[in-house]
Amino acid sequence: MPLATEMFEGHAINRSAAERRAATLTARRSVKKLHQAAWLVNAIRCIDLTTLAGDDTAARVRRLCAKALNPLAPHIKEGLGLGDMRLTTGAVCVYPTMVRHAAEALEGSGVPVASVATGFPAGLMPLDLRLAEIRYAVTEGADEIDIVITREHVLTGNWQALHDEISAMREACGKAHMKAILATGDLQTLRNVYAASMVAMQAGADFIKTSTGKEGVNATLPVSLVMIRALRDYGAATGYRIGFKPAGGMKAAKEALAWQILMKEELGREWLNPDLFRFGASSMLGDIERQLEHHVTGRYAASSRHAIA
Ligand SMILES: O=C[C@H](O)COP(=O)(O)O
Repeated sequence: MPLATEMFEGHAINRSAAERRAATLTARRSVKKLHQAAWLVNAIRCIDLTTLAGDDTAARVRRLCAKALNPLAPHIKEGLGLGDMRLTTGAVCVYPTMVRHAAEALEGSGVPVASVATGFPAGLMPLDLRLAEIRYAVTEGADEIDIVITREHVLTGNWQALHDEISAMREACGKAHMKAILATGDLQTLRNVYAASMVAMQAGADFIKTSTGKEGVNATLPVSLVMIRALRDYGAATGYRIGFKPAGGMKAAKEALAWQILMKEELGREWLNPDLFRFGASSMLGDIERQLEHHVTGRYAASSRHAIA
């Protein structure tokens, strides 16, 4: 849809209320025992298993894809009574030059390949090159593109420039789904986070995503709450359901629970599935696997046993 500034301008955000709501929600609600195991298994379905490092290699990407296809060791899966369940992560997320290796490794599995693009993580490249990078990643086999926005457009309130940029990226993605990374740690105010979320959705983002994992502050619950409220408001105004992807710095199974509680309380159960919710994480699956092994055996394995995730 065209830019509609009236959907966010003048929209005040109460930071202390957002912080309080995020803190109390996750402190008051808890899931235990078998329910906790089920929520952790659900978290696995929603992970974009990620490697975005300067020393990535084809071999590392292939190992990561093998893990995405078999995220739990067989004794844990069987111990949970899920021996017959087809359990995979939500996607594998890599740099554009690694897409081909991931696409080959995941071929026929139905697990999508996500690629970051548009000059990830800073986005400070000419727009035509950023759009060319999207097209390259799609040609290599990416099903989903995680774009980064120009933070300056937000910091200067240039909403039209932000809308134009994201719309052009949406078009370059073609059939691929587009996740818009807002890099919320760079946006200074929650009001900016709300406005940038709205503009990204108006410009055609299928998901809005908090962070690249490279900012000083990445996914936090209060910022996620503000983005989720924007999703809710956008949905109420247009009838469209947009997905949410918190990303960056999430390493513990209890964070997987906290974000799912937030999604369920704010948006409802239907948001607890990979079509509408993903975690962007390079190192959370290991702790989830460890907690699930404890659930099955009553013992904690050394984290080095789950090093791959
Ligand atoms: O998009 C995903 C993030 O880059 C992952 O960040 P992380 O390495 O801190 O888990």
